[in-house]
This record gives sequence, structure tokens and C-alpha cells, in this order.
Amino acid sequence: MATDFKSIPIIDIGPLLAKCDDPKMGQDSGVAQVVKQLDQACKEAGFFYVKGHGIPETILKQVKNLTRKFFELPYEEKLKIKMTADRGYRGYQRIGENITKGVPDMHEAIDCYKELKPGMYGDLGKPMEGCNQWPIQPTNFKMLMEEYVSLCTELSRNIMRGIALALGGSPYEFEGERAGNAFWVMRLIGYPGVHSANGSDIPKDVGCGAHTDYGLLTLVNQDDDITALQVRNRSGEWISAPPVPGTFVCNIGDMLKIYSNGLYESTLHQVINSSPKYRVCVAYFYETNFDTAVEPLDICKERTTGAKKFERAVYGEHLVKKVQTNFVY
Ligand SMILES: N=C(N)NCCCC[C@H](N)C(=O)O
Ligand SMILES: O=C(O)CCC(=O)C(=O)O
Ligand SMILES: [Fe+2]
Repeated sequence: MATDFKSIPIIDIGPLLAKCDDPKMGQDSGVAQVVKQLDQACKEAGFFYVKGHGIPETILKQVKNLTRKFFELPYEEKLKIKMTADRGYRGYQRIGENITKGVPDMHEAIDCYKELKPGMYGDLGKPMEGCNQWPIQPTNFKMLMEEYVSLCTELSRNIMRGIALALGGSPYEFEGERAGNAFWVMRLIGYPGVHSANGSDIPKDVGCGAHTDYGLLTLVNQDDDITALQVRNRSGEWISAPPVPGTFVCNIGDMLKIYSNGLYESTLHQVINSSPKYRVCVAYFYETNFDTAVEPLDICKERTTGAKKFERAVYGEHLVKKVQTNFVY
């Protein structure tokens, strides 16, 4: 349950990663240290930074730099990969096209999803079927982003082993039928800076309205130097998640809230870029298998009150419902 946290902890997950291919990892004291920190952060804030994650900072930077270069292209160029329902909601959306709680968000983005082959999940998967749309410029865009997705997928699986232990389960709680064939989402996002007209500041635009993420775990690779991401604590205060170079900001999604029977919550967050500079963020979302029916784990029901607090939800249905209301014109 979220508390009145005032800041977001930084966790060095190096010791977890060193042992995460060992089935006896749960007995390692270095792993146990990390697991304890993960458990505390997930209970208190639902947000934490990770360092020692093994993805080189140069790659984190390249991914943001290429994203920035794409958004600098003329609008007509960006429209060549326009997102439409027919393309499985994959591709470029202009500023104001994404809607959160009825309000247009002041961001542009490229949305990418794990590819779904036609018919793969029957009617459930139909709306998301399609291939990602990659720009031809900047060069090497597709190659870099696909490499990045595979690094984030592996990292997320390993962090989830730590979270599984934190919940009191086996390290592999979120593999196999649950998330052994994890669906993923990647959003390359650009938030325009604010410009003052005649010396007076224009009221703050919301880059992305208050929302929770949909799946298991999000890895946010945000621009250095601009503080814009804010996380809501129990009292309703917005706590900033300032950039910490070389780290990811991680947060819990709706499916992990259900699995943990509310022990961990998917915390509300929003983005307000009140700096004059354009802000880039690359968010990677690690989800369950597309067709998995998610319900509270027995080990988590025991740790709460014995009763389940959430009904079962099919991840794919949850995603499709969100996507179909994110873009009402
Ligand atoms: N795939 C994820 N998690 N995307 C997060 C985007 C949040 C904004 C969206 N309009 C919403 O209201 O959910
Ligand atoms: O821009 C950010 O820092 C976070 C974006 C976000 O919350 C999202 O895309 O779900
Ligand atoms: Fe988010």
C-alpha cells in the first residue's frame, strides 16, 4: 500500500543479476539484500530507480538521441509512419493525439508493441495485430530499438525474479503460463518545452495526465537534466522523480497489483515538462503473456487477509480497452 513517501529509492541490483540464473538464488545473501529493498520500495512507493542493471549508459543515450532526431524531422516525414487502428495502433502520434482521462496529452510518440501474427490470439488479439512501423531516418533506428527491446526484456525478467522472491514466491512465479512469453510495449515519447510569450509564462501543459501503467513492470529511460515525471503519494502530493543518469526509473503496473493482491500498487504518475527544453523519454513496458488471465497469487492472499481483493483480468483485454480509449478523435 502506498505511503507518504517523499522520495524514490535507488536500488543497486548488481547482486541480484549476478545470481539470477542460479535456481538457488533465493538463498544468496546479496540477492536477499536486493529483494528486501525491492519489497520495501514496491510497498511504499511502487516506484524505484535501478542502477547496476548492466545496460551500458551509451545505449541508454543512443536510444534517446535517435528518438530526439526523429521528432526533429518535419511533420510530413513523421506522418509516413502514422499510427492507425488498422496498423494495430503502432506508429507515430502527433502532439495532443493521446488522451488521458479525457484531456489531450502534450506529447508526441512512436508506439511499438511485440508483434502479433494474424489469428494468434483470436478475437482477443485482433485489434493489436500488425508489424511495428519504423522510420527510415534516422538510419539504424530499427536495429538499435530492437536491440534495446531485447535488453530491456531480459532485464525486466530478471528484476521480476527478484520481485517474485520479494512476494515470498519462487523466482519463477512470473514465467511459464504467466509471463514466460511476455508481451511488451515501447513508447518513444517527446514532450515540447514551454515558451514564454511577452515575458509571461503560458500555463503549464500536462505532458501526460495522471495514469497507471497496464502490465507488470515499466523501465523508464528519461532525459538527463529535466525533472518532469511526478509520482503521487498517499496524501495526494506529487513527488518528483528527477533524472539520475545511467539508471532506469521502474514502476509497477496494474497486472502486478492484481497478482500481489494489492500488496504492491500501480502508483499514479504524470508528466509535466515546465522547462524550456524539449524532453525525450523512452518507456519500456514488460507485461504478462498477452492472453494470460491474471488473478491474485495464493502466496499474496495469505499475506493480505486471505480474501482476494481483485477479480481476474485478462491482460490483452485490459490493453485493448485502454488503447481503444486512448485515441478517441
Ligand atoms: N502503455 C502504457 N502504459 N502507456 C501509458 C500511457 C498513459 C497514457 C494513456 N493515455 C492512458 O490514459 O493510459
Ligand atoms: O515520460 C515519463 O517520464 C513517463 C512516461 C509514462 O509514464 C508512460 O508513458 O507511461
Ligand atoms: Fe506511465
